[in-house]
Amino acid sequence: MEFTSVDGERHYAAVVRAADDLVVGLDFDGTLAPIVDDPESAHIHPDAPEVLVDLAEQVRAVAVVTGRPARQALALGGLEEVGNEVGEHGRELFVLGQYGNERWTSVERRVISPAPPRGLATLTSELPRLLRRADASEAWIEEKGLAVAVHTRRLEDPEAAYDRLLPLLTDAARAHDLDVEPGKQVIEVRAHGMHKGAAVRRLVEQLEARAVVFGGDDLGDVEAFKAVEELRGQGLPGLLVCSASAEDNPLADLADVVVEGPGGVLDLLRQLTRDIRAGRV
Ligand SMILES: O=P(O)(O)OC[C@H]1O[C@H](O[C@H]2O[C@H](CO)[C@@H](O)[C@H](O)[C@H]2O)[C@H](O)[C@@H](O)[C@@H]1O
Repeated sequence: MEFTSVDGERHYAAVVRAADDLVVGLDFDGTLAPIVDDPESAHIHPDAPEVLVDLAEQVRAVAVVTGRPARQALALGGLEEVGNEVGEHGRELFVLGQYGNERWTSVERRVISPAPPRGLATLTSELPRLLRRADASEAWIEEKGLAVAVHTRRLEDPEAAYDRLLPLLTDAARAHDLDVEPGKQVIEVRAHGMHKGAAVRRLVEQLEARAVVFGGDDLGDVEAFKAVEELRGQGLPGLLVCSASAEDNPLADLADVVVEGPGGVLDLLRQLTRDIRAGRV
């Protein structure tokens, strides 16, 4: 494993030693599932279920922390089945959907979700007009219940359409007292307040965890990275993993280790599991 931060190796060794109290948070798209053109056809890497189950057996908890609605992540990831196996080992799997606004656990077995933010329905109804103004009528609109996302990936010039849409969607979000969350060829509009950093902090507090690993690939994961850095500042061991691709890698400079996409993330998690086991012998 090649570490990209000065203290990466030390951080890795510290989370291995703290395994019994370790929470591992992982983003879904781009980290556990390869990026594909059609968001509805994104599936978890075929090796991921087994890797997650093996890892969960060695740590306090594993959490998938995603911008996806929790139910969708459960379906695309086969995560109910993963949760069943994790439960057989006396551990718990968490799925924190919509940037932490939704929560499912393999013990509770139901999605807890707040009401959609005010203004979202009106903004969604305005989208066709906004898309036409940006000459991006063919952009795909993903209605997520608590948020709405506009995808440019399948347009002829995705980057140019993205650049035209971003200011329009930012203004529309502001007019409805909502936030814009930019991502890989997607612009999402959602409620204020919750983000992956808050979700990670809350989980660490609830589980009284004493160490944390977070792996992600996109801008929506930056807040989770910041949370891990803050927790490290308070003395908790932490490790930051960037899942890199040929697209933008906004986390590369912040990470302790950069790996190649979901395959690389799973190799790292396998290594982590082996090192924790070896440390117990
Ligand atoms: O937090 P994540 O698990 O990374 O979810 C973030 C968004 O991911 C999805 O979009 C991204 O993946 C698609 C499938 O690979 C890809 O086509 C798209 O370009 C990416 O932005 C998802 O559709 C969004 O709802 C998530 O918020």
